[in-house]
Amino acid sequence: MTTIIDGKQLAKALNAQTKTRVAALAAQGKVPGLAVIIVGTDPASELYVRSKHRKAGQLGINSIVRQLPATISQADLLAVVRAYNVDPTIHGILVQSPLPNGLDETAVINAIDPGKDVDGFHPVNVGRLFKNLPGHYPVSCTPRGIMTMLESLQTPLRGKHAVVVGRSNIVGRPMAAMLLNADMSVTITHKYGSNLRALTTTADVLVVATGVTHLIKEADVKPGAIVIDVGMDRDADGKLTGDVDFDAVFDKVHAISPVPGGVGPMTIATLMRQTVDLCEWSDELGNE
Ligand SMILES: Nc1nc2c(c(=O)[nH]1)N[C@@H](CN(C=O)c1ccc(C(=O)N[C@@H](CCC(=O)O)C(=O)O)cc1)CN2
Repeated sequence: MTTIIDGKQLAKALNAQTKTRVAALAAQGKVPGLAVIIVGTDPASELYVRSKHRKAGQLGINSIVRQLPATISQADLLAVVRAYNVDPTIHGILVQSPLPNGLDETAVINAIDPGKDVDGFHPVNVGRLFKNLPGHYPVSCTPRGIMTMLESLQTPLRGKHAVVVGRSNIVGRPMAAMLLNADMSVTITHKYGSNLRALTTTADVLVVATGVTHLIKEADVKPGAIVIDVGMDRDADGKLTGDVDFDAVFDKVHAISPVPGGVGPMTIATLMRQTVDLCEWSDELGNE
């Protein structure tokens, strides 16, 4: 029987743990602080930022949303980031992606103090992940959430083959590093890969993050595979759907994450977890 990897339920459990940790910090007089910077008025970004702010409030995290006009200059945006870098009440800083055209997202991410880089996008933290360094550092929330989803299945990953379809800095690349660090053999490809099927049908774990609606069909998956759908696409009726044709592959696979209700809620729960991680590590990271 196929298991649906219920991101909403897993996120609920993770958020409950995070809330307990926030209470323990409160007993020491510490409140985790999260600064969310959003530039412009992209409706999807506004929705995600609202969800982050609401969830932080529910868990006892002090969240500040700083919405800036799309016309802001690069220098002014960098100044906002730098002010949060030296604010002792803020443990995690994130800049909602994508930024409006004309702003240099790489430079903005590089300006975040790596010890407050709650999204794990700073090259110092990306480098630590790719080198599989020990110690405390943040990593990208979507793939970290996916690792939690995979752990929930209690299926050994070591030695198995993972295929990641997608090479973004937010999902594909860090996902491949995390699966490699979990002792899997990893193939990374993308929507332009020729003969994708020849790769995807060898995947014990298939992670798809391309933005191409229903790219993955029944013939693209290995029987018994674990399939994680990171797509956030709209079908012809405007309904939210994924990169995987869920109904078509369902009977063939061991486990699959749905869209909505899969990776999305886990991304936000992992962000909350990581904000609390950064608060707990703040003495060690030199942020207090
Ligand atoms: N700075 C960042 N920017 C972006 C990130 C990120 O991790 N950091 N990821 C995505 C957007 N994102 C969070 O920011 C995100 C996307 C989707 C969801 C989610 O819960 N989706 C729901 C459906 C929501 C809907 O109805 O539209 C689901 O899958 O069930 C959460 C977070 C890009 N930018």
